Amino acid sequence: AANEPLINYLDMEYFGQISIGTPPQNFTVVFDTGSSNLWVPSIYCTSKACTEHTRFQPSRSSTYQPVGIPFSIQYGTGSLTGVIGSDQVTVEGLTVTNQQFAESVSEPGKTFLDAEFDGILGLAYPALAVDGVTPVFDNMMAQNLVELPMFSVYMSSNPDSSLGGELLFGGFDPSRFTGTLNWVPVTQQGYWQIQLDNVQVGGTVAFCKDSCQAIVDTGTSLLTGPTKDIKELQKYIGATPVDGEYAVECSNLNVMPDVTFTINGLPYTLTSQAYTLMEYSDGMAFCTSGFQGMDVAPPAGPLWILGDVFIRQFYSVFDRGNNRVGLAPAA
Ligand SMILES: CCOC(=O)N[C@@H](CC(C)C)C(=O)N[C@@H](CC(C)C)C(=O)N[C@@H](CC1CCCCC1)[C@@H](O)[C@@H](O)CC(C)C
Repeated sequence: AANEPLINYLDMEYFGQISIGTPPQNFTVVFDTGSSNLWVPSIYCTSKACTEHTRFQPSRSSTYQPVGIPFSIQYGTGSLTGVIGSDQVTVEGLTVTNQQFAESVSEPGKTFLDAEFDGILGLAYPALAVDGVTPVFDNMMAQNLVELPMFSVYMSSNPDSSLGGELLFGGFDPSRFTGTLNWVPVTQQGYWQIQLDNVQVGGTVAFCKDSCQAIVDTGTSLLTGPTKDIKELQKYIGATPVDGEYAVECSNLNVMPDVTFTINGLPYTLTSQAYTLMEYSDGMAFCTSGFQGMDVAPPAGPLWILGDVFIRQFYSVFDRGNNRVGLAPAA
């Protein structure tokens, strides 16, 4: 199994190293279970977001093959256009050959401008892949690079650990969780989509009363839900809008209610320490809510997005062999 260490940037972004081409060109990417394409900036891209990051130079790679299909992708935050190429991609010692990926030609806006990463490596199902490009993990399985058809994600909580996180290809790491993994069936093979039975605040069902759908998304910083529900939830926890964010009193953490996600009959509880983020500026602690309103349009939505706020608490195993997600309290 290949153990890819991740860097944790402010509990908002987790990223790691990959290399593309011969000789290898190194990139920092977000491993995103909410999308299915790999892209990196290309030397042809003159956007500031590209010139401020590492750019791929096809002419410098002896294993590069042009494909030339135009590419464009839209995330919840951020979008880009580019062109498809093919080369070998190495992730923590695993070398995938003939991997098609996008070389960005334009990265508008500011999502990627001041990002700590160069590109994105999508780990969702092929159904979501723009231009029908085979995703990296699908090629890893097809090329027998992984013992088991699954990968696992551990995300640390800043600043209490040296290791920011861990992405393990080909299995899971028992040292990263306590108790046993509980397996949850994937309801739709696009995102890593599962069913939520309900959402409770302080032990009382408050949202998603007759079950709803959610995705487990490493590429989403917070935990999002339909804007109507999140607006109410912010009130329940005593969060108030302060210039674009929802702030809470750090001194109230010990009286704020638990928020529990019932999944496959089991409770996944987030305490206020888990669902808030603590930022420090000039010695002052500033606490914000880790819940964010986001309406995913039908037919894909409505969806709750169990992002990094959730994954930090629950080690997540993404099992393509059995189309199921394994969850257990993170160690
Ligand atoms: C305070 C709010 O923080 C963020 O909005 N953080 C961004 C990531 C940050 C690195 C810029 C975020 O969570 N973006 C989500 C959208 C958010 C409003 C829910 C997103 O687009 N995540 C991407 C991957 C991101 C894209 C931006 C770059 C980093 C990877 C992908 O997982 C989604 O397209 C999935 C879809 C169902 C929403």
